[in-house]
Amino acid sequence: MTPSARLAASIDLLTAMEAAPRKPADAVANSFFRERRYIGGGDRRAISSLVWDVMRAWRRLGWHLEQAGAVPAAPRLLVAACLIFKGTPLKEVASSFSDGRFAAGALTFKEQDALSALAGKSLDNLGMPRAIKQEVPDWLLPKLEETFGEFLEEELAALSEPATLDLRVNILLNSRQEAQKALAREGLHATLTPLSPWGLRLNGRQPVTSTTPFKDGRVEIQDEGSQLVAAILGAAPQMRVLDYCAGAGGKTLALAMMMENKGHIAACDVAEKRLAGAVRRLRRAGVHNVEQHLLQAGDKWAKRRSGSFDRVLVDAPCSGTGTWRRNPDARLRMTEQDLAELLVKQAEILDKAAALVKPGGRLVYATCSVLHAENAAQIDAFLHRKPEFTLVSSDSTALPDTLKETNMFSLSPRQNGTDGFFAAVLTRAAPEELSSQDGATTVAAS
Ligand SMILES: C[S@@+](CC[C@H](N)C(=O)[O-])C[C@H]1O[C@@H](n2cnc3c(N)ncnc32)[C@H](O)[C@@H]1O
Repeated sequence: MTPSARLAASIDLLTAMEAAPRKPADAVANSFFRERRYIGGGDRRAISSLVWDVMRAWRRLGWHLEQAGAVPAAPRLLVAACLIFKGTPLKEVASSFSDGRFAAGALTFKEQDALSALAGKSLDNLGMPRAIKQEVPDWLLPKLEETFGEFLEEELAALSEPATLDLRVNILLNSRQEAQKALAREGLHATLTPLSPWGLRLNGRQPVTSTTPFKDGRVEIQDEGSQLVAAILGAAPQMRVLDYCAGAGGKTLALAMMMENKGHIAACDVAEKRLAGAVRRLRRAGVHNVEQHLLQAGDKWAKRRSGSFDRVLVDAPCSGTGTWRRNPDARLRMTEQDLAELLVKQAEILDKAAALVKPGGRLVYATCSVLHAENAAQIDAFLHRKPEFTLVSSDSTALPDTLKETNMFSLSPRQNGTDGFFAAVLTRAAPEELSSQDGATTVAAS
């Protein structure tokens, strides 16, 4: 492709993303390239790299263009401005916007005027409002400040860095060192993750899924933070375990490994397609003690199993604010209304899942969010609604020393090198404990 054709494709892709604001950018990009198979690998990488650069700087580019009188900033101007901030002289940028077939179309005089006002400026500007500088919606900034306080800028910067590619080694089939050697034989050099006892870490995107260890179920792609969420549940052989929001089975697989494939796991979800996505992964890992169940309205499945699970994991649907390293576009896609709806949903799910915990059993509530409202505040409200639950230290032997016996953790890329994750461990009182608590209250009150 000519440079101008690459620019034109980048602008088209950004336009497609703008037209589907609810859809994750990588999903839009996948269908965009699927419909244009003539775009080769090198061109695709160049187009994606430019588009993601624009997305990471979306609000700041828009702010500069607005100062220069270009409102609203169309994708072609955002692309041109991005190139200028990356150091390409305006003359060169203008010559890549040529007319002709498959080209981006020449810049108008008005566009050139706006772009010339950017010359010599840097992308970050002291006069920018903080939310623009941090590339987050205005409404979200106070919530992030609540979580990160004085470390806001460092935490958001770490959430903007490219993510590592973490693997969970299936220790039922091989040790971490064996998996590491097997990957090295195929040219992938992994290091041991510092926190998860099952993790290996690779730098950036690497073709893991075409390696033999992956195909044989000896390694699975899973962020180290997600591995620790599974670990904190402390599932063990012979237990009855419920993975209430199991989705495509990332944590189910880790739980099955902790249970050495012994005992029973029920993996539920409301999304049939996601549950279906787990089938092949479970087979590949040699897991055979998982029953999948699609939760539906009016379903008696949960009622019949009320109070019957030793361990219940609620890996709740959430804002995904902890995964911004992987989805830079999600920062700007989220609305206040989305968060309000999620908070209601999370509380409902937590209450339903809690009813399935055995007296004396344990419940872990987890999210890949960094927002207080979805995490500790959700737990506080739950403890008020359900006094039979209390926070308890994890009894998992798979947690690193720094997290051992904790009853709650919050992980972040800046502090832990993982995605942002939250988990809290709760236990349900046995009936005799509850009645003795009642007694104590009565005595105190009388
Ligand atoms: C964070 S994802 C789970 C990821 C999964 N545990 C994993 O490790 O791969 C949250 C899941 O909750 C599911 N979900 C949404 N509403 C639900 C509900 N009311 N009951 C149960 N699951 C629900 C979603 O379909 C989604 O798969």
